[in-house]
Amino acid sequence: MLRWQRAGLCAASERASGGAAFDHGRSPLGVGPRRPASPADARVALLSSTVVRGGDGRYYSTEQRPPSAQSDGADSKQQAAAVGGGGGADPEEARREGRTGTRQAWLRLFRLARPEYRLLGGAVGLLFVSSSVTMAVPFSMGRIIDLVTNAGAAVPFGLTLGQMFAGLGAVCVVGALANAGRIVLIRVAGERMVARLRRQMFGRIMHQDMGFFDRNRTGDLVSRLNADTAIVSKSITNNVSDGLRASISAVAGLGMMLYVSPKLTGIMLGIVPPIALWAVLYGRYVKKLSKKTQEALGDMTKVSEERIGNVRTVQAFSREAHETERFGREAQRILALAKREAIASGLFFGGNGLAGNLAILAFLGLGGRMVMQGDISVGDMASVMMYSGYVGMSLSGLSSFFSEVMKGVGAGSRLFYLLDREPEVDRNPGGVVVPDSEFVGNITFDSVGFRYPTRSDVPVFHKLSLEIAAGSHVAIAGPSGKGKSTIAALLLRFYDPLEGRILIDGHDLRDMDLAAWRSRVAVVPQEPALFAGTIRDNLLYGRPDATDAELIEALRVADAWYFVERFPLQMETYVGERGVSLSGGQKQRVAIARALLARPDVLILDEATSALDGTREARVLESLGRGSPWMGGKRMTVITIAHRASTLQRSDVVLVLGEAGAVVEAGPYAELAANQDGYFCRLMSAQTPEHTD
Ligand SMILES: Nc1ncnc2c1ncn2[C@@H]1O[C@H](COP(=O)(O)OP(=O)(O)OP(=O)(O)O)[C@@H](O)[C@H]1O
Repeated sequence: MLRWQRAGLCAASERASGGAAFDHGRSPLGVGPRRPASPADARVALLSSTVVRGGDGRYYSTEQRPPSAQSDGADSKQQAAAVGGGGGADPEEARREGRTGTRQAWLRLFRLARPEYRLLGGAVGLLFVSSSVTMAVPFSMGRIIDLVTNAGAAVPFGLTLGQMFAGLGAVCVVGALANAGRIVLIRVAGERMVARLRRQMFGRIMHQDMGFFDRNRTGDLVSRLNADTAIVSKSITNNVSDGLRASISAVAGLGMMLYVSPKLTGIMLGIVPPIALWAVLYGRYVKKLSKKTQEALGDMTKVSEERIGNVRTVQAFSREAHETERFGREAQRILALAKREAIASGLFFGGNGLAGNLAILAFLGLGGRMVMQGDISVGDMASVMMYSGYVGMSLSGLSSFFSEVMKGVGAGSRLFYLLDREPEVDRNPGGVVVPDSEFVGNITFDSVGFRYPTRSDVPVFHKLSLEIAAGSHVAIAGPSGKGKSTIAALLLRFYDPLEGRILIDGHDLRDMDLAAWRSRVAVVPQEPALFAGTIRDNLLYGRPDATDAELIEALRVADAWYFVERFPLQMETYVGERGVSLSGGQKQRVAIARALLARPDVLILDEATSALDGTREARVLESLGRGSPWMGGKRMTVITIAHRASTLQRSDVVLVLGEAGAVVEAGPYAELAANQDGYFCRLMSAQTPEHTD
């Protein structure tokens, strides 16, 4: 029978670490020239009131109460206000978004089009040409009808009939060319606007803080980038052009009708507007139905994308039939909506045709009587009939113009909100940049308090204080969900602390130039995201100008070269989407190599060796400890977030996070493991199952 007892684990661990001494007496921060740290001098000092050093040289927590009990109500309310919202989507943000839109969207929409003023101006000019030709057609036709039905009539301007037709044909060609030119200019202007907007939007999204990404779904952001930009550009190019054309047609058509025959026009005004109004209202209803169908289609796409994307999980749980049935229900819902839409569309188009024909019949009845009474000529009647057709079409065109422009305003307000949104984490471009010659790399968390913006009622840290000496290898341990990864997120300034400060060589992280600081830090998460591309592409993401020798050296240090070398295409091997064609451990090591290529001063391994077996992990951590010649002999600060004893043992110092969001114990692994009653020992024992055979 083999029994791993709690005491046994901790005692065994101490032996494994060789009982390295931990010098608590020396200054934790060696400000000045950087020096390599050894287990003896690489050390962590705890400033927090929550952790004190006992007479026996160990560190103990003085405050075991949960943070919620420590902060009074007013304090927590203040913090909640500071992050602006409760759990889930941020209502405050959503409200701001709406307000920005309605107030300014109109003006800004047109300001967006300003860089395209030449193209748009040209398009408007061409629009006037083509509309003039179009509006002259019914009048000319009327005259031609009168000419050909009246034997004695003379051709205007002394032309022959053939010359007149040739002239009118030429005018039609000019009109067609102007129309074609207008469409090209409008489309090009629109596409240029879309490209510009998308570039700006993507840049703004890339620069947002992590709180923003916690609140917004990727799919929604992508849809803003793709769909909203297109809607906005369309609403101020195509729609404005169509709207302008419809307005010109309506006004000019009505004017011509009145000019040709005021009496017949009066009669037509009693027939056309009511029909146009009916068509507009019913058309809106049909459109609403079609929108519902589109939305249902979008839902179905989401479901299918997610399920097909996670087909391994679906098959592993034998849920294929269930998922098919669920998808079938979505498809059925779309079918029901589509049926309603089909009936409504049928009625709409049938009704429209009938109304149009009845209107023509009524017009012919009334107009024919006027012709017979000699009030108007046949040509005038034909002209008025054609103009009234144009006016009717223009009225319904104008109605859809307004709804399309309003759609553009809605999409625009969402875009403008994004374009205007300042990240909550200020990147501080003119901030402190510590030159390489002066950079040491001591890290201090000074009474840091933190809650995630989307979960402002749940404190993660309360007065967290710790120091990490430059060049040391520090491990962070603690129960799951107690904030180990959050330390990495704060160090990268994905979020800012709500209380306290994070100092780098004595400079508040918030005062430092963020890009310059981030260039000194590299993080490898547990499930590193590789981009679809080759191993080389992924490595070069760490440093685009790296030579082949440097890539191979980085792979060697990360213990990855031995398997990359064996791939037939070596570094040209395609890793698949998110690196699916590599094993978990291979992915982790390629990601470590990518991080190393950035030559960071601080390397954070967030469970980044969890998929490696013990031997491989030991190799990676050892070679990281040795450093690498091409890194200029630089010794990085390595912060390892880990659960496994084997990983923790390889650090100089282990920081143990407790239940209350603060460090409760710290010291070399051997020392912590030797304290059978300590928090660390209890934690490690709880993680290790007792095996009985
Ligand atoms: N983006 C986020 N938004 C809101 N809450 C978060 C977010 N990320 C983490 N949390 C919460 O913050 C707390 C700390 O999470 P963190 O990932 O730092 O824990 P951890 O100690 O690294 O856990 P594990 O060992 O399981 O990886 C957890 O309660 C978690 O639910």
